[in-house]
Amino acid sequence: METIDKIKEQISQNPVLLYMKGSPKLPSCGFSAQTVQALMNCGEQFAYVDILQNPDIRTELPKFADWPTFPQLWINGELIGGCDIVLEMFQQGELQPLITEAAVKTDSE
Ligand SMILES: N[C@@H](CCC(=O)N[C@@H](CS)C(=O)NCC(=O)O)C(=O)O
Ligand code: FES
Repeated sequence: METIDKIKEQISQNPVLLYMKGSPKLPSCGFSAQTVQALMNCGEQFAYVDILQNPDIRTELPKFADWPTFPQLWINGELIGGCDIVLEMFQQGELQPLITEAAVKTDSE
């Protein structure tokens, strides 16, 4: 499958999706680690893609997303942002409701 189609499929099939370096259990970068921490604090499941294991996605996603770096958090098919934005939203109490709402949608499907 073309990389761009793979990306589109991942984004459409996973309501909460984190593109990151490493895995939630073993993040390979502090930015990814901090973002995972904020997401875990929201208490819902989330999907992830390790871009270090997927160099094609690492190359193509920044162009598609118009966002140059990782991590990237996608919720309901939309790019929310990277580490700075996710942490800021979490601290403002704005991340939790977004995540919970996305998770509720998944449960009722
Ligand atoms: N300020 C950024 C920090 C993330 C960042 O700078 N990521 C870099 C280093 S991990 C990156 O993804 N570079 C491109 C690459 O490694 O492919 C954020 O809020 O997410
Ligand atoms: S891997 Fe070096 S800053 Fe993320």
